[in-house]
Amino acid sequence: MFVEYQKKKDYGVIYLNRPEKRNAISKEMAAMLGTVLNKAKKEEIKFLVLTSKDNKVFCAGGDLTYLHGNLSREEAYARLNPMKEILYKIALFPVPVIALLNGNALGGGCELATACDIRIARNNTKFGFIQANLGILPGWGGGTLLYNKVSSSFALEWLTEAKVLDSQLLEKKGWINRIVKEHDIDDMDVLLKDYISKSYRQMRLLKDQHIKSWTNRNLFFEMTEEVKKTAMLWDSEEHKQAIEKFLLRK
Ligand SMILES: CCC(=O)SCCNC(=O)CCNC(=O)[C@H](O)C(C)(C)COP(=O)(O)OP(=O)(O)OC[C@H]1O[C@@H](n2cnc3c(N)ncnc32)[C@H](O)[C@@H]1OP(=O)(O)O
Repeated sequence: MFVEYQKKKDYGVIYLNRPEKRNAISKEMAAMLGTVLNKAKKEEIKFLVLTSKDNKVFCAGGDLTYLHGNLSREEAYARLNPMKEILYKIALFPVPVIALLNGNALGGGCELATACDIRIARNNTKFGFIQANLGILPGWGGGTLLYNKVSSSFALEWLTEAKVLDSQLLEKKGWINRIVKEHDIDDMDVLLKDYISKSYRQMRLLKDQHIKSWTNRNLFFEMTEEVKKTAMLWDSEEHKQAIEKFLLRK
């Protein structure tokens, strides 16, 4: 299974499990994420963790064999939009969602991490909103969400420069909440003890308050606009060449 869900005593864990493709999100994985999020929502969990099954890459973004460069704008919209729905579900999930970033993330992988409420990263990891280098922009609503998580000027800088940044810098910028040593990241019960010690009701109320704190009141509309705008850039020569370069690199 490319996406697995495990219910622990107090919390749920979603694992991305497609290491051979660096957890690139395929059509099937997007559907599986929807299924496990619906399942987790029905359970009495204090929080939800999103992580990768192995400690190499958290997520290499959208699967570029599915989200290839030869799609029409309409096709691109239809293929991007399901992950926007997933990111929106995560953002509005009734208890806090913690991204346990045990590996690097690029493109949509950073969008997915941004949809979570808290990001805990393994030491020496790197993250890149690199979409602008591929002739597009974030297309799952993650660009919109980024503006809720870091300062507006840093969000614009990161999205525009499209650089891969290290976790230390991103902690200073507020995108990463905590950095942990490699050997500490696997023991979730210890790592997340301050969340486990709170009650289910406390965690629901805290998440509810967090959602109400967002300045962006029209989140769903703006995330959908983001998908539309990125789909409009899909057929640019720059984008086609960037994707072809990756797919034909070997
Ligand atoms: C929503 C829009 C977006 O997400 S745009 C951003 C898309 N993502 C990217 O551009 C990242 C592309 N991937 C990479 O740069 C590298 O694979 C990274 C993640 C740095 C890992 O490098 P490395 O550890 O050397 O592995 P590799 O390149 O040999 O890849 C291993 C196998 O995984 C695959 N893979 C990787 N990323 C994707 C992807 N995004 N979509 C589809 N497949 C991907 C590679 O093709 C490779 O597969 P294979 O072994 O050649 O069959």
